[in-house]
Amino acid sequence: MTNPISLPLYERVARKNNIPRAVELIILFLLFSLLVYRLLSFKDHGLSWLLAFLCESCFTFIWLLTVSTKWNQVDYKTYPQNLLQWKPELPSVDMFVTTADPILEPPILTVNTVLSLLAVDYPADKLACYVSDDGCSPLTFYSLLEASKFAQLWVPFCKKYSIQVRAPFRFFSCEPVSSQDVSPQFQQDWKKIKDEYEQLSQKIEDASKRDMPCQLSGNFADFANIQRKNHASIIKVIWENKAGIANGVPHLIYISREKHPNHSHHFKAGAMNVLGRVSGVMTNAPLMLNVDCDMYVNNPQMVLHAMCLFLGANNNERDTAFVQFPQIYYDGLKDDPFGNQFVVLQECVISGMVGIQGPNYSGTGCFHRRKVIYGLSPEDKDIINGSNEALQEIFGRSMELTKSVAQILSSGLKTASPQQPQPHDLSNSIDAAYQVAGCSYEYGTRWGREVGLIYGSTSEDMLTGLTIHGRGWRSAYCSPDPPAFLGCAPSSGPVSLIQKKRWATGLLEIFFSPKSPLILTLKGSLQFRQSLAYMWILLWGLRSLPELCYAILPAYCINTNSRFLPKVGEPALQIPVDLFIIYNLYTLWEYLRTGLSTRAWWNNQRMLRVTAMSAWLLGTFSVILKLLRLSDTVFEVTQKDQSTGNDDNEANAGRFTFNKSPIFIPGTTVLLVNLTALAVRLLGFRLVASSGDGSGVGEVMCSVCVVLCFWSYLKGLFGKGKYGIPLSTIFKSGALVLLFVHLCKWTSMG
Ligand SMILES: O=c1ccn([C@@H]2O[C@H](COP(=O)(O)OP(=O)(O)O[C@H]3O[C@H](CO)[C@@H](O)[C@H](O)[C@H]3O)[C@@H](O)[C@H]2O)c(=O)[nH]1
Ligand SMILES: [Mn+2]
Repeated sequence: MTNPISLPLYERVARKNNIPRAVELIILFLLFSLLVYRLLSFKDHGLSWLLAFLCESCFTFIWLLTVSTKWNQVDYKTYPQNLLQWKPELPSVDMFVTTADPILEPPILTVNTVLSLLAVDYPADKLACYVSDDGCSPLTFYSLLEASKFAQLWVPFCKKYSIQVRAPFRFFSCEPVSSQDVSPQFQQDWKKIKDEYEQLSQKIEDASKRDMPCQLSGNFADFANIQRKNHASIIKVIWENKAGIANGVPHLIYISREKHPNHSHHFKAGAMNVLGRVSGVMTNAPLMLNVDCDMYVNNPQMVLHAMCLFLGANNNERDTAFVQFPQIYYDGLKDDPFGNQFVVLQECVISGMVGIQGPNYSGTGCFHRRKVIYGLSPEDKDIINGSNEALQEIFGRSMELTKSVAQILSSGLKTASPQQPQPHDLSNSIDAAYQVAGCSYEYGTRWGREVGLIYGSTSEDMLTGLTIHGRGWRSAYCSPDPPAFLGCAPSSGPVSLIQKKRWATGLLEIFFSPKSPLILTLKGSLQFRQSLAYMWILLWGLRSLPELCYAILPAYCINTNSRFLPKVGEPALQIPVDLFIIYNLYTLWEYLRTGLSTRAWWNNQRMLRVTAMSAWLLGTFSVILKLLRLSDTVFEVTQKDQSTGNDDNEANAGRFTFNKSPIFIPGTTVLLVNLTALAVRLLGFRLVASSGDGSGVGEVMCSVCVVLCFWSYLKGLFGKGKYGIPLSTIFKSGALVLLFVHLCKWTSMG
């Protein structure tokens, strides 16, 4: 059916960004001038000149990628109020939540995410929520079981009063305010539900303190005598919307896939593929929504917003392989001291990708077309007519699954639901679900290679999105107000750096894989500029090398009495000085434009240096080890804090913390190297006898800049407990500093 009154469901708006473009080109021009100047004056200078030239070539290349990526920034506006006449044919959605560890990811967070999903504004008979628990934890199962009882009160309550925040822990964290809320009936209901929620969280809290949350019998018998990394699948229909009531509570299904020590489980990607198959044999919705356990729904209309993009594209499926929502965090620390809120990154870089072939898939807050996840290309027709045998070869031996796959591949969004007999008894498909959740099910199939989320990177999201774009699909971006999802960002130094290390690792793994963007452009249908945008992201890890080199270059020059910058008085000095000023003012302006503070700008600039020289550097090392086949990369789950009850006092929130991890060694070394150089210079003695042409004020100022960027480390040298850098790390870095001084001597003698 076409839209009769043709009210638009969405609009694509290109941003006017001529001034930013002009400034970006000026910076690019200055970078090239600097390179040319260095080339022309090579013969008058030594090693430091060459190193500077190499680093600056890398920076220029990255800037080129940046300019190309940000060139066409585009926003989508969605109008869910215009969806009214589509109501009867809205497609169904299977919603997936992944959790992996009841300690690092407290079940109360998962419960809140699930409750917020169950309560969205969408016909409940078209929704099903599947939770994958890689922790195989009876506590998680218990929590969900209790939550499903609470949902019977919570969902009607939210819909009756059009509550905005449907994750109870957030909703009850403040008193009711809006005008309609003051009716006595509401006050009464509010109190009652609040009491119920407090009981629920108390129960979960108590259960988590016991050795076992409850007797492992009855419903829990499957959890008796199991090991977390070695157990059979457990699949439980926790709640079934049997009668298919549109304003009831959607299905809730618990899945802990089979695990075996000799079997590679592929972390989150593996979990997502099990979710895809189990939901395929149970509800088989044409759309799948995927959220991490710590990302609750903040805008109950978000499914409708996504539908505007899926349905409004005039039956042109190619434009919306998936719809990605931005990742936004709640209770973010003021001015982003750890640089992990990525506001400007999403605002400027991702919206640039939106203008090319669409945003990347970022692992959470994303709606996928099931048929795209099943490996279809926009113009594929042959796979649709595939025989049963052919389908089994691709998707595995389950008859039920192949039947459901055939149905998905041959239909669009709107026709899929009527074919699904409603009401539908989920218990009929339990056996099929167990079969497809088994850990040997994927053997000999295309799962993880061409079908489902793609294996081989700890950033499975980026790899999967890239593969989809490589087939010629486009994706869409949706950023409604209020934000659709809010998640939890790490709030300590080590956790944040370990997370970024995993990203850098995973991204670089992709760069060195057969799915590298340039290969997909040459052999597939990835657009050239989209491929450059992907490279901008995938190369984060490698950026650590020029960054590191450039950060110790000033110290090297001071030690060896040489220069890497033009002398004061030389006209060419204007180039690096202008670059420094324009670049910094420009990025600052970008922050102010986005509504952030100068402080946030400075924090992000400095954390970018710290991240590059710690997390990204170690990420690069782990990829090298993998390429040399010395070790494999692993997905280390990020620890989630519960926002309330933080034992730290306010004053220390945002203060950088350390531990014994080797991740802090490179940063500490860079800091010490520069401090030694500055001290030596101030005291006026020579570490290295040399015939250099004399380092000047420029080198000293650069060295001071590096020290400023590592200010949190400088404080860490004198801090106590978790706020201090461990002595062992300082000693190791000290040894590296000695090595560096020797290297300076050695190179300046040669
Ligand atoms: O073996 C695993 C490991 C992780 N997860 C789940 O994956 C999600 C993301 O893990 P998290 O530790 O929170 O990683 P983040 O760094 O916060 O995640 C970002 O980066 C990941 C890729 O590195 C993406 O998968 C995520 O969606 C994206 O939010 C969580 O729900 C986990 O429960 C599993 O289900 N099984
Ligand atoms: Mn996360």
